[in-house]
Amino acid sequence: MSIHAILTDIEGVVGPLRFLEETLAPYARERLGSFIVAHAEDEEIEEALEEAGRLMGGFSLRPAEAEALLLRWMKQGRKPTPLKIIQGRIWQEGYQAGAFKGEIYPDTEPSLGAWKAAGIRLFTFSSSSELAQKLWLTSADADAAGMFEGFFDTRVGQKVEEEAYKAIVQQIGLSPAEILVLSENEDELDAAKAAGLATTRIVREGDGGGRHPVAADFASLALA
Ligand SMILES: CSCCC(=O)C(=O)COP(=O)(O)O
Ligand SMILES: [Mg+2]
Repeated sequence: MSIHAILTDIEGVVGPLRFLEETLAPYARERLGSFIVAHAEDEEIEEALEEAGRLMGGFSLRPAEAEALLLRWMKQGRKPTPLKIIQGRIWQEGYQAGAFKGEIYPDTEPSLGAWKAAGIRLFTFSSSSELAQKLWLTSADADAAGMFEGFFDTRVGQKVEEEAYKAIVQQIGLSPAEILVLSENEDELDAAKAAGLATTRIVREGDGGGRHPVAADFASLALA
């Protein structure tokens, strides 16, 4: 069956892993505490903190407890939605202040453009919030965000869960095998494959091999 949509990961695939590790994550880590205090009356942040408390068994979190919890989740590499919502809002302030600009690989925008011109529908699926995704993609030198029809995040589920891909398939409205998932992470691709989607591992850094077809970058990806 031929591919009619691409669902791509962002960090490690569209742009470099080091942008999160070296720039975004430290920026959020240093500001979590003050951001929570300053945005206590902000509805979205209030809801995210309530959700964080629910995930911990129904606690109402004081600001210092919320900061400690979110820092712990970051350290553990966990990506619950409330953390990703709050990180996205902190990064928005950083982008707006000109503290950094999103970085995308040079082949990203031309490849997205070629796929789009060939009639392939383009979507993202990232652990980061929809806002964080758009900020990364639009603040780069190229406007890659404008290429995408939709942005999926952890509100549909975690990227290592088969159910998340089933929910995305429903929303896109194609059959699973017509959707190609691109990620650098084999566990994410395993979940996508279990839901019936086509997969390719993008190995921009590190070695190839593994359980899925591999491409070195977008430019060398051959679509059936
Ligand atoms: C796109 S904003 C920063 C990335 C991020 O927060 C993250 O959790 C990694 O996301 P991925 O695109 O690899 O799911
Ligand atoms: Mg990734």
